[in-house]
Amino acid sequence: MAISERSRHSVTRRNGAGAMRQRLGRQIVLIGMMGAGKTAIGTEMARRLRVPYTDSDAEIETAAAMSISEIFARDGESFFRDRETQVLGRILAGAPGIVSTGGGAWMRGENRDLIRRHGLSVWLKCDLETLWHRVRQRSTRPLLKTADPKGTLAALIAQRYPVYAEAELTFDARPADSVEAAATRLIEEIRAADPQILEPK
Ligand SMILES: Nc1ncnc2c1ncn2[C@@H]1O[C@H](COP(=O)(O)OP(=O)(O)O)[C@@H](O)[C@H]1O
Ligand SMILES: O=C(O)C1=C[C@@H](OP(=O)(O)O)[C@@H](O)[C@H](O)C1
Ligand SMILES: [Mg+2]
Repeated sequence: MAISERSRHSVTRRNGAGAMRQRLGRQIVLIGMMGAGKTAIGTEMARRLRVPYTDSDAEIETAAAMSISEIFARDGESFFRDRETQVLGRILAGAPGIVSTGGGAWMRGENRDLIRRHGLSVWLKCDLETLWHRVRQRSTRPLLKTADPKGTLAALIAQRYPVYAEAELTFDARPADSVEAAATRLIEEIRAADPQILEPK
């Protein structure tokens, strides 16, 4: 997605009408694989709860004035990962809101420590076939530009799931749900896990 399209998306969603405005006791940080719905569900939750929404990928793109694919191609993955840690530190130190991370963010210990310090980590757990169905048509994920992208996705799952499992809350991202249904269920599960996290403002 182009930078301008992404920022416009988050700006329009940020001010959308929804249920009663909520105050968040801490950040709600969505983690998980590419295509799990961190961006889509996070945007919808923030719109509903009327709380701030930030996507670390969109912040990196805005700061660099380049797309994620362009950053990977020009500066490489390790450069991107350092920017990701910087941006997460800045976002998490700000007002509590919903934060969607990129799929690799939780894999760095420093990022996990930051997230744990500031927020509730939520793993959107999703199966390979669903993820593949969602990401196969998109060219926006540089890690999947391989000879066998589905195999790459499967290998990333094998490597990452044991680490994602360290999240405070695991959400079963069911393929049959719509984004709206998933957001409703996730808000309920977050309230159940931490009754103090959401309060009417
Ligand atoms: N139940 C669902 N949960 C999440 N995403 C869904 C769902 N159904 C369809 N989608 C679509 O799948 C895609 C998920 O991609 P995205 O939100 O960018 O994931 P991520 O940020 O985790 O990589 C979006 O295009 C979204 O509209
Ligand atoms: O899984 C990953 O390592 C990545 C996921 C992407 O974000 P999404 O998970 O939102 O697609 C983006 O940060 C980058 O392409 C790397
Ligand atoms: Mg995303």
